[in-house]
Amino acid sequence: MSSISEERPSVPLWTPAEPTKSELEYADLPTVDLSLPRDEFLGQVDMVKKAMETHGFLYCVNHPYTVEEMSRIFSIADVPFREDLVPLEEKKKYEGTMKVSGSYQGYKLREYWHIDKGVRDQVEVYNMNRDLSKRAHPTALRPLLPEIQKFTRSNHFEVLHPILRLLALGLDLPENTFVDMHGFDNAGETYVRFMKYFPHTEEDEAKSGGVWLKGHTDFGTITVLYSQPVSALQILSPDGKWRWVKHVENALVINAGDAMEFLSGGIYRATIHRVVQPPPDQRNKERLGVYYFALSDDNVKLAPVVPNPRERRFEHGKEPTMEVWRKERTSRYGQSELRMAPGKEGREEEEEIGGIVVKHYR
Ligand SMILES: O=C(O)CCC(=O)C(=O)O
Ligand SMILES: [Fe+2]
Repeated sequence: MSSISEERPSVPLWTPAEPTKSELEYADLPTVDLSLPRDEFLGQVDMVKKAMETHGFLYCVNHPYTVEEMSRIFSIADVPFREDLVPLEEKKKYEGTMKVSGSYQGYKLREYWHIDKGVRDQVEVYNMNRDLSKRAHPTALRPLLPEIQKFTRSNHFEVLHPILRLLALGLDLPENTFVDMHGFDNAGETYVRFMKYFPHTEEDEAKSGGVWLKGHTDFGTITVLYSQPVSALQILSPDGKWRWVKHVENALVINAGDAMEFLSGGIYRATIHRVVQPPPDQRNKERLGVYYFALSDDNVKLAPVVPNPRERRFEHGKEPTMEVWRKERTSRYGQSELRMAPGKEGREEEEEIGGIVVKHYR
């Protein structure tokens, strides 16, 4: 007789697409091994520092979830997007209130964001605060919450915190400097995010130049992305060229966001990245993503923690807290009127938030 704890609610199996066979120009990113013994793990500090100073992106391998466990997580991630499990009417009940609350919990339904020339996004997002009890979830997701909560904790303690230790040591700071700003039980809005991209029409692809999500920086500290086979993510390299991020089986892609750039005094870069139409052999495939979007605790002031900041983005003493920054960024994203960046007509747009110019790229 099997015990109750072994029984897991059944969910339809998500079958990922085959990796692309197209020859793409990939970014050359270093890899951190999360499973090394402490001394060897900490020996990766210089590599991480260099990656975050240049690309702002890296891979992590040997995270706690096996390929089979990740297959289960991706199947769970598909649940909130399946019409047969959560009908549109129910999705609307759980829609986020980004514009008014500045909080990103709940659904972002398709066509909420403006991309370019009237083209709107075709991506559905379901965001959950790391404390899943903060908001009610659609009926089909409820039996799966214990598994999602476990996944959240694993991301926080076994991926985010180890990376934050390397980042602090890379700045010659005590190793828990950033860990202490990311308490699991403190007030804050770190998210587990599921995202499903649907193909655009030919007409929209032509108008937007194949861009699905405009070039942007993430507004939090660290973003963890579970690598999946549909190629579409590109990063803007220091030489000004867009390069693809290659899918690596069961690896994580990690990048720094605005808040980490501010805290590190500009030493770690919030790298610009975008999502574009996949290569021809993967067109018309749905692209399902799983992410952990980390933000520091709400009360953290986004002021440099290093004695000699490379750049200071806010006037000394006028730095916003994480809460203020995330709310402003969330309520405006994909909704606000952007102006063309002077001298960069057609390629860069910008807006000003708290005296800081936030850029959006075509
Ligand atoms: O889907 C991806 O690969 C990246 C998504 C992303 O950049 C974002 O949601 O901020
Ligand atoms: Fe992003």
